Amino acid sequence: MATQSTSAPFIAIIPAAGIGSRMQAKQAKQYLKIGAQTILERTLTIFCEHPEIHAVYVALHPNDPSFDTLKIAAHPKIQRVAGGAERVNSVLHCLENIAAADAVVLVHDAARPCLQTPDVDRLLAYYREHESPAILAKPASDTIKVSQAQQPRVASTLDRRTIWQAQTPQIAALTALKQSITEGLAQDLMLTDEASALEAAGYPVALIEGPSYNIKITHPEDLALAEFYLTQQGLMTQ
Ligand SMILES: Nc1ccn([C@@H]2O[C@H](COP(=O)(O)OP(=O)(O)OP(=O)(O)O)[C@@H](O)[C@H]2O)c(=O)n1
Ligand SMILES: C[C@](O)(CO)[C@H](O)COP(=O)(O)O
Repeated sequence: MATQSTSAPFIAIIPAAGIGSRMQAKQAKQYLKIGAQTILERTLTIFCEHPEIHAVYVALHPNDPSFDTLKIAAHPKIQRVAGGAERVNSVLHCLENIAAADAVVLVHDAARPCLQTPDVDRLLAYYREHESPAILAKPASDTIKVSQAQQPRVASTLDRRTIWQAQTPQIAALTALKQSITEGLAQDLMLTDEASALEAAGYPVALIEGPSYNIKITHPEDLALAEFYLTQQGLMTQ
């Protein structure tokens, strides 16, 4: 299994090319404001201000109307990349644009603005020690049902002690992730996160417990929840 030197540069990839259809807003959800800042600014700030992150690649919709209006767009760590049809294509475009072959990448959804620096630090510490992929994830707290294929009727109940809800960031060597996604797409696999591709390619992926506040803003009610968590963190600048 290929590994990376721990002196390799850490690079953040922020897929932000979605249209936010489930949010039902007039603009893409990453441009909705929580307090004085947009969701995207809050997310990018975490990585731009992190002293160990060398660069921040942000995937934007080809017709993105708003990125250049954000103050953070001029930050020296930011690199813009054209997004793709699905999240996985946006991530792959970023990987293809990174010149440093020895880079270690952290992929983090633009739509998860409540992440905190210590959460990033835990992933970096894991990678430094093990030189192997890892993701933030939250152990399931509900009982998990599997439904029958065509109707909402219970087929079985899973052992929730083995169920984790994937979050981001997800960290891996650039070469391993690029190879895994390329192979996964060629096999027509459903790749909704980086770990899905890495797992399919045979890489071990560690689960590192992520915080409840690291929500993905997906539905309208998630905005108020994010505001609550950011207020708790003292980050609700107006
Ligand atoms: N073609 C795409 C689709 C999604 N994303 C990004 O991937 C992250 C997670 O995706 P999701 O929450 O599903 O965002 P959307 O695709 O925008 O939302 P929806 O599925 O409701 O349309 C978001 O930061 C989104 O901007 C992306 O970069 N490129
Ligand atoms: C990557 C992710 O946020 C992990 O939970 C998730 O898989 C993204 O899924 P979506 O279908 O793009 O919402």
